[in-house]
Amino acid sequence: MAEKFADLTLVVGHAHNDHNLHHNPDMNAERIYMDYNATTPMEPEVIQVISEALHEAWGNPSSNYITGARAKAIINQSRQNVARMVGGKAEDIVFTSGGTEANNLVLHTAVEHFRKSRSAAEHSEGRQNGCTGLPHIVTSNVEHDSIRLTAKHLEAAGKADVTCVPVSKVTARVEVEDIIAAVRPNTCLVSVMLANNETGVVMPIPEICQRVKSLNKQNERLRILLHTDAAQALGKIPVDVQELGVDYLTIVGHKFYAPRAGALYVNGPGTKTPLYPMLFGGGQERNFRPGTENTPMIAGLGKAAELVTANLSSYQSHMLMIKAYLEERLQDVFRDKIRFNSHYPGSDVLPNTCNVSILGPVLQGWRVLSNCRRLLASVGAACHSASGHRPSHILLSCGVPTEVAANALRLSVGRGTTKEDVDAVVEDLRETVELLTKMN
Ligand SMILES: Cc1ncc(COP(=O)(O)O)c(C=O)c1O
Repeated sequence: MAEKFADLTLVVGHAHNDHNLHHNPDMNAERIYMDYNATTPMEPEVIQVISEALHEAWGNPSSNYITGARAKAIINQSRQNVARMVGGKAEDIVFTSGGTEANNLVLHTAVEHFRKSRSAAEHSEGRQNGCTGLPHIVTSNVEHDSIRLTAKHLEAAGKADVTCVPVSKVTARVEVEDIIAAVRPNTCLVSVMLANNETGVVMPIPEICQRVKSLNKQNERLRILLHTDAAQALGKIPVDVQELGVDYLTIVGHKFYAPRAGALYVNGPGTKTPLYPMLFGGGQERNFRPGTENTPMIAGLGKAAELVTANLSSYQSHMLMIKAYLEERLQDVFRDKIRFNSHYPGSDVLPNTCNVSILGPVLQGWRVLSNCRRLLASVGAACHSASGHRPSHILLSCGVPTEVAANALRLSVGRGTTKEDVDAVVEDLRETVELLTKMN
């Protein structure tokens, strides 16, 4: 799906100037987008539904007359669609602005719940056992910043202790035994992402949940809540909250061809599973997330969820086929000069994610990308694009050597990526690598 990104060309052009270009990419070349882990365009049906909602469902969903009722009905339908996509019930879905908010909500809830539900005796017992008495969060060292920095913030504010369990340098997964070993008497939450945004590696969430639940059963004082951030997994692999066994699951629309809207799945919010609001206001979303609902974006989220439920296996097999072709072509062209940072023995990887380094002293990821004529991709998480040219801490955590990590390109394909796109991107990379190597 080669596209002309008129505005993007300009923006990307500015970014190139910052990098002291060796070679000026052809601004008129058709760009090929391979950064679907950063964000996705909206499906035409999604845009259509949003547009209809903008025209017809502009009423306040809380109003007791027809325009309000129309908006409310759209929100209810979306709630059902989103719930169906993850195998949950409509009443278990709380709409949010996106993934960052959903992740924040979970961490703050776990800490507040621990504080509120423990008796004074339990608090002092917690301290006597060699703990600080603070709630303790277990997470991994490859989480998105909306988990990592929220945990860090809670720790710096003296509200929680945090353990970031390192992923295995062999499998790039966080191993179940390491999570269990990190659990303490005060642990209130285990939060591990379902799939990593840079390597695409799928984490063993069902196994983690099973083991933590049996710890909860063995010790009645423990009530460890279980969360997974499914931002990168939805629309790419099957996601079912029952099979995963989680209490909370983060849903991010703009990664599955929906608009910038999100949701949190909570298994029985406020009844079976605690949920404390971070915002206070007019009672919307049963007070868990007040504020007048963004009906058109929620409508778009619901439509995109419906498409995922109906078409996941065809999306998945298309992306798998395209990724296999991309990896094969890259291997053919670059031979022993290539290393895949998304291949780990025994680990499953998202069907669309290919993280690759082309080896050579002048082939750093940022340099290669800024000299490509057509390829639009990134070296890692989009939110880290301002962090200079340092190699990705996620790849380093997965055991990728520094000089290889420095050359990493994250190529993430989408539902509409074609073999012709792949051929064009591989040719673009071949020319760019040849040019950079010659100029050195
Ligand atoms: C794994 C992961 N979690 C959370 C988020 C944040 O979602 P949002 O952009 O909706 O705040 C992202 C987005 O980049 C992500 O990749």
